[in-house]
Amino acid sequence: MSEELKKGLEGVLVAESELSYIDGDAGQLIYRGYSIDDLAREASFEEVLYLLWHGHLPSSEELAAFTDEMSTERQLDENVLTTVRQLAEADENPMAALRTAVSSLSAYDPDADAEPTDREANLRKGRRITAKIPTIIAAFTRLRDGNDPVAPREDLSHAENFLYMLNDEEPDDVLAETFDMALVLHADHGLNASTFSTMVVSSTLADLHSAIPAGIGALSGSLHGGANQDVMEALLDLDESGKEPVQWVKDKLDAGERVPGFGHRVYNVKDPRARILSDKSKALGEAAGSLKWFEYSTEIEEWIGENKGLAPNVDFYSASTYYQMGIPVDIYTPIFAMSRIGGWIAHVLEQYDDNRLIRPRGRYVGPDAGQEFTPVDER
Ligand SMILES: CC(=O)SCCNC(=O)CCNC(=O)[C@H](O)C(C)(C)COP(=O)(O)OP(=O)(O)OC[C@H]1O[C@@H](n2cnc3c(N)ncnc32)[C@H](O)[C@@H]1OP(=O)(O)O
Ligand SMILES: O=C([O-])CC(=O)C(=O)O
Repeated sequence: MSEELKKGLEGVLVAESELSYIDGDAGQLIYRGYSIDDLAREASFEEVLYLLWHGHLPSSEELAAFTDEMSTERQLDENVLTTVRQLAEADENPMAALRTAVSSLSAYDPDADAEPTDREANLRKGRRITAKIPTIIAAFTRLRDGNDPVAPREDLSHAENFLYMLNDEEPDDVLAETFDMALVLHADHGLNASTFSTMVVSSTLADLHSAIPAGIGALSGSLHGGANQDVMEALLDLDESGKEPVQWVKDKLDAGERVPGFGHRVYNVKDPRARILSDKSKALGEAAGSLKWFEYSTEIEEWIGENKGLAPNVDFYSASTYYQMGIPVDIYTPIFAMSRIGGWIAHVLEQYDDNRLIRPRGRYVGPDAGQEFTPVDER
């Protein structure tokens, strides 16, 4: 047994997966052999979900059937909506609200009592959870802002329907396509911390409804998905400060802080998703007649790259993209979950198919054995 300590499990190989491959030096990401650039440009989020869960790109018939199955599952049970309403009234954090509401879905899922490893039941459960997450996020956001929830529509795509429920208005083509592409880009990314969390839970043979809230919890942290919200808050802080972007970054680093949206455990170069999203951020700025957010971002990117050797990750440019789409800043991470649910489910399915309990070990560095026990009233 190796005694080498791998803090953060860095570089440790723990599973085989057919889902996504990352070349951290070349800045390349593929899902089941397809490059993220091609998928972002050509495929819808529904096609990518099908690819991840079923192993191949769907034919038109397969896609139509899959899209129908998903879109009919968008409604929430009245009790789940009541839970969402209560969480909004309590001013719950959006990721915590999503975690709680998703956990409650099992109570109303007809397959809740199926064997945890039943693949067909898991595909049905997965479709239901994936279809309902946008409804939960949109209803929560509207309710806490004092608006009534907007019921989902079955005739819109996953991306269109979310923006429609959020704004009570059908999105134009640019917004719908940009959002769909953002969902495609975030759908899977190897054994990132939230995906690994879902794998650990499912490796105990706990069910899908137990694994997914673990993924949401892990994604919420500022070192992982929570960074997209932090990035936008940082850009807003820079704007308010009136400082030049470079000065603002220097001050932040001098204060011992990290710059959200930079650095990555796997990429040593610019994250390919950030490359695609930076183009989108620029295009939205041009359409709106102001490149302010894009220019702040590129100036920071250039300086940090040259002076710290750090490159932007996916969260850096999704932030200004979502901001220019008018999406509230504190639901950027729930939106990440809306997409990553695709990868979580796919990895849980792989885990069940070839399961071994995930259980590493820690090196004990506490007091030696043989400590003398003293009864509580003598201490
Ligand atoms: C979807 C995603 O999850 S993408 C990641 C989103 N998270 C963020 O953007 C948060 C900011 N980034 C970070 O904190 C890190 O880069 C992580 C957590 C993503 C990766 O961390 P690790 O692989 O553990 O790298 P580690 O934390 O050891 O950093 C290596 C060095 O780079 C520095 N560094 C890494 N990221 C940053 C950053 N964003 N700002 C400033 N310095 C940084 C560290 O201080 C460290 O320097 P040191 O060796 O002099 O101490
Ligand atoms: O892979 C990681 O560690 C983080 C990441 O970029 C993701 O989950 O998309």
